[in-house]
Amino acid sequence: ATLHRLWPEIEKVVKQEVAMAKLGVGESGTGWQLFAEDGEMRMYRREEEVDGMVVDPLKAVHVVKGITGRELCHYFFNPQYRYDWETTLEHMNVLETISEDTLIFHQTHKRIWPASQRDVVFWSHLRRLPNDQDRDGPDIWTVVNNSTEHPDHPANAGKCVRIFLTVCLLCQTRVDPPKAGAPVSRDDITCKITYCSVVNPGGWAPASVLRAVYKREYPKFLKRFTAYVKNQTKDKPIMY
Ligand SMILES: CCCCCc1ccc(-c2ccc(S(=O)(=O)CCO)cc2)cc1/C=C\c1ccccn1
Repeated sequence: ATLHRLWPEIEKVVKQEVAMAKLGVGESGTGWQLFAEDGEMRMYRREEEVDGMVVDPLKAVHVVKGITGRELCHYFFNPQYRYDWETTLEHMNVLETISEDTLIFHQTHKRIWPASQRDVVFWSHLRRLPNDQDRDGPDIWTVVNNSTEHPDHPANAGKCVRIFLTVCLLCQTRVDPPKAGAPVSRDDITCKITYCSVVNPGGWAPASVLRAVYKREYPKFLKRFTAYVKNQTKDKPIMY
């Protein structure tokens, strides 16, 4: 995949997004405002507008037991599972397989009244990273999704308004050593998840509608997705 036209952009965006995801939400002064909480899940947003359109960056942090970062990224990246957990998806199509860890998707999302229906074209890259905190700990895994153009789906050529997004799912796994001699079980595994997203809704949509959609949909998405992965992996060998 190093020879592909998108490779330089993918390298640049992945490095940027991973660095951003690793930054905590810091003290409350850094502009991140907590807008949803559910158990270990904390969702933060910054209120930002571009040309009068809401593009609120979102950062969610979550801690789940019993699954690894590789398993979360595997089910997030692979198209064959997406309809199982992405509730707002109407249609998904893989436009290009750049390599086994890099795909280009076209997706249409269900219309959210009163806004018009949206679609998106993005490259998606799955990457394993060394664990910089705990050298002999499990690797960090990430999936970065970033809008791109594709000749088969020019923006705003059909009924949908084209949105633009950058998404990063960053997963850091911890294994708490079991009693001497006992094998590692899923009870000994914890995964810290950071999900960052910036979505530009493309055409105009009322700020109140967009903020209501994000407030409702993002907590639902992260809870549903992590529950889906726990259910899919509970009787399978652990993938690190
Ligand atoms: C007026 C409504 C405009 C917003 C519509 C919309 C835009 C983008 C997206 C979206 C969200 C996450 C991704 S992803 O993380 O890459 C995973 C692959 O699907 C891709 C697309 C969705 C939705 C619509 C609803 C919505 C909003 C948040 C969360 C969930 N659904």
